[in-house]
Amino acid sequence: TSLATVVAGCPLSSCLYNASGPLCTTAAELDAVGSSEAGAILSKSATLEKRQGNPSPRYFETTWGSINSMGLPNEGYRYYLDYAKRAATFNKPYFISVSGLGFEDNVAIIRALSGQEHVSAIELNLSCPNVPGKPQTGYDFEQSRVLLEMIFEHVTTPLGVKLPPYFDLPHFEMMAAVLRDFPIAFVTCINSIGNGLVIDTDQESVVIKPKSGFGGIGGDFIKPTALANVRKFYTLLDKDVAIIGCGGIKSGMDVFEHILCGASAVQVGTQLMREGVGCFARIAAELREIMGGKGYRDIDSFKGKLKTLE
Ligand SMILES: CC(C)(C)CCc1c(C(=O)O)[nH]c(=O)[nH]c1=O
Repeated sequence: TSLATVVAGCPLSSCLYNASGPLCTTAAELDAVGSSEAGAILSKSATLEKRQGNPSPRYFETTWGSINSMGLPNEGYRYYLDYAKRAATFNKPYFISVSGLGFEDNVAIIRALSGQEHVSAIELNLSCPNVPGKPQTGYDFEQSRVLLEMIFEHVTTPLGVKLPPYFDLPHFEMMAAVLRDFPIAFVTCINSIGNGLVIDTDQESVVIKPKSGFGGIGGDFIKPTALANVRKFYTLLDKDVAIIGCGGIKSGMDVFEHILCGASAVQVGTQLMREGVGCFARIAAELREIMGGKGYRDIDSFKGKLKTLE
């Protein structure tokens, strides 16, 4: 099931939409995405119950991007399920991101969401926490398999996974080997680069309160890693698995690069947080300009067609 199938009932009105996280936690924020040029609406990762998340400051913008350790603040999955009928009024797909605090929570949430009207797809956040002291699920290939086996016993709604960034080629192969065994609809690459550190040199301190200042990095510096992950999974997985690009997108050219690597659609995170939902119209217009200049009438004309040298 490719993304086209996923959103067949309600095609993406543009290949750009919001990344899970920024400006998608409340109905008002989701409405703003729905009313914008975004091609779809994606919720903040949902847990079983509402969460306040970590103490502030928990998000910080830099000139090149952002660092965050939000701690999964969200309204609880029922809120995002209830929102689905309102999402439908925007005539664009509505995706719910899920990040249960344990495998049982993930199964319970996905069983409740599966088959529900107006929920176009589920994005399972594999950066979801697992056993404390063990690597996050996305970095534990056996645990990822275990979770996906549990999930696919119960889910009928198209489901994709949000992956953390990988850096070592065998890790791409190991994760692809897991994903090939399940009927996933899409793979979103990448989540923020984990556990970075940003320093305020005047104060000689970290800039966010949780985790001694350690947090997920987004923005300009993560684009090369995001592009590599999009490209790798595009080449490793079956072509009917859509790859959604996320990471370092703030212009039409950034979108062009993600699509060249094989992305069928892209998500905007840090730039959405900085610019607001107006970023979708601006970036989409820039992409149209670039495509026109290069003589491309549609995305399939250049999707995945990145050349190597010789
Ligand atoms: C990091 C987790 C809290 C385990 C998951 C939620 C999440 C967060 C968050 O809510 O802190 N931030 C991210 O950049 N990516 C994520 O996937």
